[in-house]
Amino acid sequence: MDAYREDLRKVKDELTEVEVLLQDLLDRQSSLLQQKDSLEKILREHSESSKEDTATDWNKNDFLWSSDLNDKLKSVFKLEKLRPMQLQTMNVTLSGKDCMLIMPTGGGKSLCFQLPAVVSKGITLVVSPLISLMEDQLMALEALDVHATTLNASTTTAEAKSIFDGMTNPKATLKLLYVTPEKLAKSKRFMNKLEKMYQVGRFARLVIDEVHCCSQWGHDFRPDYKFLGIMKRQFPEVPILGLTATATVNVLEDVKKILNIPKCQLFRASFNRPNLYYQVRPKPATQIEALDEIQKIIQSRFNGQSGIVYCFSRKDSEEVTSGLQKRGIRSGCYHANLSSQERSRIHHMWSTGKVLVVVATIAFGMGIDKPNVRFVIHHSISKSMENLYQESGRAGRDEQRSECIVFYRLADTMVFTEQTGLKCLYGILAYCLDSKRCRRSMIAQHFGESWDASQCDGMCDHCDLNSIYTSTTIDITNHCKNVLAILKQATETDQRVTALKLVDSWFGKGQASLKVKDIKVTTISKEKADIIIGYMLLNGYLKEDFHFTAYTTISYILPGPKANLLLNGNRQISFEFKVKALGATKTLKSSPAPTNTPKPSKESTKTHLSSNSVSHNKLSSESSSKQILNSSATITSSNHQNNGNLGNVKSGKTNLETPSKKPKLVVINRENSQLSSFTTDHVSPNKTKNNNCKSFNSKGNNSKIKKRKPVISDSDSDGLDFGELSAPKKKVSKKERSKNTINSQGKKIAKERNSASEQAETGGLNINGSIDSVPICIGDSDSDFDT
Ligand SMILES: Nc1ncnc2c1ncn2[C@H]1C[C@H](O)[C@@H](COP(=O)(O)OP(=O)(O)OP(=O)(O)O)O1
Repeated sequence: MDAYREDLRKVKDELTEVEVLLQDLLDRQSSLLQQKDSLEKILREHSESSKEDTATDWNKNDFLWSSDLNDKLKSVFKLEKLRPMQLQTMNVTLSGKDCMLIMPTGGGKSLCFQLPAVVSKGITLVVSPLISLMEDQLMALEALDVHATTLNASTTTAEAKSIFDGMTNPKATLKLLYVTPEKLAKSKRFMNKLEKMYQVGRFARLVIDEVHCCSQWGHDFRPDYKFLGIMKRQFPEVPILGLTATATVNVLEDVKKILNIPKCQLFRASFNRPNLYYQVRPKPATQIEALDEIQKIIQSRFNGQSGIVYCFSRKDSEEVTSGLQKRGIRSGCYHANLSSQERSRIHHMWSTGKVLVVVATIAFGMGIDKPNVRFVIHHSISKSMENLYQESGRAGRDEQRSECIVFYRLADTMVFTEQTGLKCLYGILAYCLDSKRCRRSMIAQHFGESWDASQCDGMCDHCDLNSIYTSTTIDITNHCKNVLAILKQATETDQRVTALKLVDSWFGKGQASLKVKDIKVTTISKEKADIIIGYMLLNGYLKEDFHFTAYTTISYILPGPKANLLLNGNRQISFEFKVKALGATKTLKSSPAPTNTPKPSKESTKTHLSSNSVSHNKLSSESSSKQILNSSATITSSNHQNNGNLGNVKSGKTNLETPSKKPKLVVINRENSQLSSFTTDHVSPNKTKNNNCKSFNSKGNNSKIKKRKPVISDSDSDGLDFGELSAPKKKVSKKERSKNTINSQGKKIAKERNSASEQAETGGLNINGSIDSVPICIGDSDSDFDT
């Protein structure tokens, strides 16, 4: 009988394993279907555009307006030539057709409507989300002697009258009129004036800046943007031009529907910023160490150069500012809680070079048009890939080599907010944990583009032939099992465990009741422990379990759906950890003098790399993404053997517990490459494909520094500081408490995960400080919005 029982147990175990594998495949299928859907939509868009293109070549220069356009480009805007996509966009809108342009930050979207406005008869109405953005543009236009104005709550009656006259008077010189969406939605009088302007044939076009705000699917949804849906019905002859830097395929589809412009011409400039170097580094466990490292980077590589350090909370940004100041770095702090004068002062001092580094929350957002930002360092990871792209995109607007460095640590990922959610956060976690894939192609995949990793040109830490890192394969099966054993013990003793408690217990700290008898206290570094936990979360060996109180939400860690596969089977997990190459002599060096061909010397590279690292780097840059994608983890088991194509880089197994060999670890990989979803460790080698690269171009110079009023987004919530710091008790307002969001499992997740008082009770993650919400937010307390 015992033998039967044993067989039954084995069959049950195997069934569980099959179920998990099936689930993995289903997840993978669903993510591939989504990808397929997005790619088909892009191809459809493209073929629709192509049909149109066969009838009209929008890139040509012999339209009725072409010579005027060229003249005014030089005489009014003092520019020599247009950047890619600018001419096409201008030609479409000047021919009276609807158009949407998706172009990355700093690409030159404004000119696409400003120049046509100067060339056209009548008035171009520009809907823009922030008064500060309008004011920046108005200032720039004034300097160019282009007649433009805005209508908002601070417009005097006399000014409004003059604007209204200008709208219908054929002799008026007014070319551009800027308003907020709220103005359109709420002012009947203004709508009446627009009707009149339309009737007399002076409504030249409607421009909608940040057009993604129309869609609820976009992270910056603005309810009043929905009102713009009636504009096509009211003014059918007026061409609409939508501009955005962030829209994904689904958001665009939604926007087209909302604006009633299903057949609009769509132009998409590539999101590739070839001059930006992307890098992820492990974040040291303490603030002091993190500051030391940031100091080292700034002083050795960017000495005397301008940059931004993004922090998660206001408190962090203050601490980092004073830390850097003490270390002799001229820095200033910027967050939404500072007075607008102080923010303007800091912004101005930074723009004029008196302060070199702005240490900021994401309140330091739109409107930053400083061309020579040489580095953007993320002291804490962004909340989503979109955020990361936007924030790091503030570097290198002058198209010179600039670096975007992210410091990753698990505690920083244990935070998410309404705007992003768990899925977004795991997307960025996957980006940080990946040890092999070209960062650029990961960003591309996120934006529905495909760039070939080889075209990264060594401009990310994984493709960089000059990198001082190589990788080493480590068996972490026992580490993972130990983590699961602690969780088992927690369940048996009826305890819930946060990530912080889990790691503490693994390191032999914290409650005695969580100590597992047969498990030795780990000697791996905190950074490695973080990475292993992150890996386990992404790959289903662990899962988060959210608990809600009236005031807060706490994330507890539980064994994930695949935990049993590891505990019961013979599954082995090996990782490639990134480590400093043996004998790497490269010291941090100054940022190279900016050039337009930011390619590291392959010759010099070899002198720094061990043979292993050479092969690794060869792999990164030369092999197909198929190899790269599946390369970093090997899972083996007796029932199911999955060779995640460990790859090409085996520098031998390293004993993680041996302090003397302690590698300088950077990141581990997950086994699958989907950025935005949980990953599986069962990936067939043909699941990935190579990508083709479209390259983003823009050779034009951007030497102008716009004097922009700082933009603030003030929908504050309590900020979060995790880890070791203790939090003072802090009152959480009712309003703050009620900001909830939905996680990917459909659960409601409070915007603040934890509170200081909760921390004291639970030993959970600790909130301390305040975070600033994403830019283009509603409810800016500094009245950046206006009706
Ligand atoms: N054809 C061009 N040649 C040279 N410079 C140009 C050209 N077009 C635009 N620029 C400059 C003007 C600005 O200083 C800079 C960025 O343009 P801008 O219109 O502000 O970008 P954008 O609107 O796409 O960025 P953001 O999304 O950050 O507002 O580029």
